Amino acid sequence: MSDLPSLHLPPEDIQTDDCLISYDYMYNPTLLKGRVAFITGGGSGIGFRIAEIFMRHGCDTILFSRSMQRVSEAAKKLQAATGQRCLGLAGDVRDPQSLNAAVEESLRTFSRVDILINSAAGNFLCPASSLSFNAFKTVIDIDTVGTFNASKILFERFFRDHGGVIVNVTATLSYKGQVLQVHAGSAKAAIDAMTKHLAVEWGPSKIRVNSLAPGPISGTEGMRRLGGAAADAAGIWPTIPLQRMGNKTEIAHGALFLASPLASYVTGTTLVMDGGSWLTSPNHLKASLDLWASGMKKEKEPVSENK
Ligand SMILES: CC/C=C\C/C=C\C/C=C\C/C=C\C/C=C\C/C=C\C=C\C(=O)SCCNC(=O)CCNC(=O)[C@H](O)C(C)(C)COP(=O)(O)OP(=O)(O)OC[C@H]1O[C@@H](n2cnc3c(N)ncnc32)[C@H](O)[C@@H]1OP(=O)(O)O
Ligand SMILES: NC(=O)C1=CN([C@@H]2O[C@H](COP(=O)(O)OP(=O)(O)OC[C@H]3O[C@@H](n4cnc5c(N)ncnc54)[C@H](OP(=O)(O)O)[C@@H]3O)[C@@H](O)[C@H]2O)C=CC1
Repeated sequence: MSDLPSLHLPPEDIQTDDCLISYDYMYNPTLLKGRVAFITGGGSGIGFRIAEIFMRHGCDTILFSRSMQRVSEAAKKLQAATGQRCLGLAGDVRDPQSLNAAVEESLRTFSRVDILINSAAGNFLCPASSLSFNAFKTVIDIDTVGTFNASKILFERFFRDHGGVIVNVTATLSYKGQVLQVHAGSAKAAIDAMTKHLAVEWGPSKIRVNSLAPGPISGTEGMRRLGGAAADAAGIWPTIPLQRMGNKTEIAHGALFLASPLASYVTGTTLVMDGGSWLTSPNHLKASLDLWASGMKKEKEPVSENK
């Protein structure tokens, strides 16, 4: 047998919103040289790691989210670690005006935007019977409407005339009807539909549109909010085909593939990156309800390790 490393081995990652300590290139380091990416939700979690991996491949980035402090601190770390330029801009994806102003500022600074990553989202565990009308609407507004807003603004301001790539970060929640997730599952399913509609309408304008659907990813707010610790404690990971959680670097590599010329003939599809999880994971109804009843309902804003 050869002593080659396993093809299942995950790349390095760290649990916090900090840059990697070391990075082994698998793709050409100039893969995104000269490109500019606008990343909603890029100040934390999966969006942050996507920004880092893109920058390590020669891309400049714009991070867009509600907290100016979050995006400007993230931008500083990313610039220091990669030597590329990164601009933190504050706004809300639900508010087209703030997005429009951010895109204008991005174009003033970089003169182009080639890639849009829609990673901004909101989620929490809640049974449908306890979910307020406004709570359901809020998640649809951030995830689905926010994705449409950013896509349409980038289309009008740059992609229509110059082409571009959109990667929508979605989820597998709707595939089997995940409990306590009607809001986020519906929101992400609608985005997967939007991916196909926009891929068809905008393909002739040289715009590729794809979704990337992660499974459980370590070191993220999503995991903290949706029962990652309980899932860890219950030892559920061996029940999924690849028998572990994914990490943020793995998801960023999927986004890099979709955003780059490696995916030049890929549009209108969803890349599921979940270790096969949704195929085999049971729908933990009782455990999820117990978790929600034991405190998540009252906390509304669970404390994050990263804040
Ligand atoms: C054996 C195992 C046991 C159990 C576990 C079982 C299985 C788990 C296994 C693995 C799980 C691990 C991983 C899951 C895998 C995949 C995850 C898939 C998808 C992940 C999607 C994500 O999006 S993760 C992103 C997470 N990050 C965030 O959410 C950050 C941003 N969030 C926010 O800003 C807020 O939380 C927000 C979404 C509420 C929006 O904020 P804002 O606009 O300020 O809104 P508010 O005014 O605060 O609220 C609006 C209405 O919403 C109601 N609300 C708010 N929070 C809650 C809550 N926690 N519960 C219920 N309702 C809530 C609020 O009351 C408002 O409604 P009103 O009617 O009162 O007006
Ligand atoms: N974690 C996981 O295991 C999984 C995650 N996903 C998806 O991955 C993406 C990232 O999730 P994750 O890293 O866990 O979570 P994070 O909470 O770290 O990322 C969400 C980001 O969205 C920003 N955001 C939220 N609301 C708005 C808004 N209204 N306008 C602009 N920005 C906003 C937040 O910043 P701020 O508060 O400053 O606005 C935050 O940076 C999401 O799309 C999520 O649905 C999918 C499947 C699994």
